[in-house]
Amino acid sequence: MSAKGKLITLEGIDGSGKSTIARRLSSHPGFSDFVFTREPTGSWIGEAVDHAIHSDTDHLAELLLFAADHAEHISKLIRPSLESGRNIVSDRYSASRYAYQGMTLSGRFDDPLGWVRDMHRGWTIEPDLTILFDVDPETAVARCGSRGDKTKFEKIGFLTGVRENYLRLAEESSESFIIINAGKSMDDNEAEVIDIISSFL
Ligand SMILES: Nc1ncnc2c1ncn2[C@@H]1O[C@H](COP(=O)(O)OP(=O)(O)OP(=O)(O)O)[C@@H](O)[C@H]1O
Ligand SMILES: Cc1cn([C@H]2C[C@H](O)[C@@H](COP(=O)(O)O)O2)c(=O)[nH]c1=O
Repeated sequence: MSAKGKLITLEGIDGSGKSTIARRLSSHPGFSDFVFTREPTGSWIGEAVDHAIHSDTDHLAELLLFAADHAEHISKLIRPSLESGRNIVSDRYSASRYAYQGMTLSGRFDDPLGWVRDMHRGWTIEPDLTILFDVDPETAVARCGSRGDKTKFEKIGFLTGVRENYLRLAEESSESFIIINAGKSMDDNEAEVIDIISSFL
């Protein structure tokens, strides 16, 4: 049986620049044998998620849609790719749920981040490495300003809480998280991410 691949996830608030770097890596010759993927996925469940995040869907229902999309992602792409020895870069993964739904569900549970993380236990596949694109929400929202696909999450107050949740996750799982200062230029962010992944592998 071939060696197991590694699962590397890119996380951060909206506008932190993850998708830009994922796109750049996917056309970089050093990453030609990697699988590039994202959450929400392009499956029909991902389309339902997209509907939820552009409407006033109940927050628990929204979490369950995101989690269903994650389960489908794992069974159709993540597990088979890792088992066949492929390395994966995923633009958003489970930590997005812990950080974002850890905010939307505040008031509904005592420790929403912990509750959402617990409901993934026993079936998710943990990333081998998470690169957290850390940037202040003012910069991130300004970057998102001009694009057309805005979600209800792209607000400074909300993203401030999401960022705090991400930093808590990074502190609690410091062995598998690396935080980068994503306030730099795209070229600098790309170079740093390539260095991190190359050293990790
Ligand atoms: N380092 C950067 N400096 C300035 N602008 C940037 C930088 N990185 C990305 N951008 C711009 O910011 C916007 C958001 O970038 P991108 O889509 O990569 O962010 P994201 O973190 O993936 O956001 P989301 O998760 O909401 O999709 C884009 O218009 C992109 O061109
Ligand atoms: C996976 C996931 C995503 N979100 C949020 C984060 C973004 O605001 C949108 C969509 O993501 P994109 O990268 O901008 O396409 O959904 C979330 O709240 N929970 C999640 O699990």
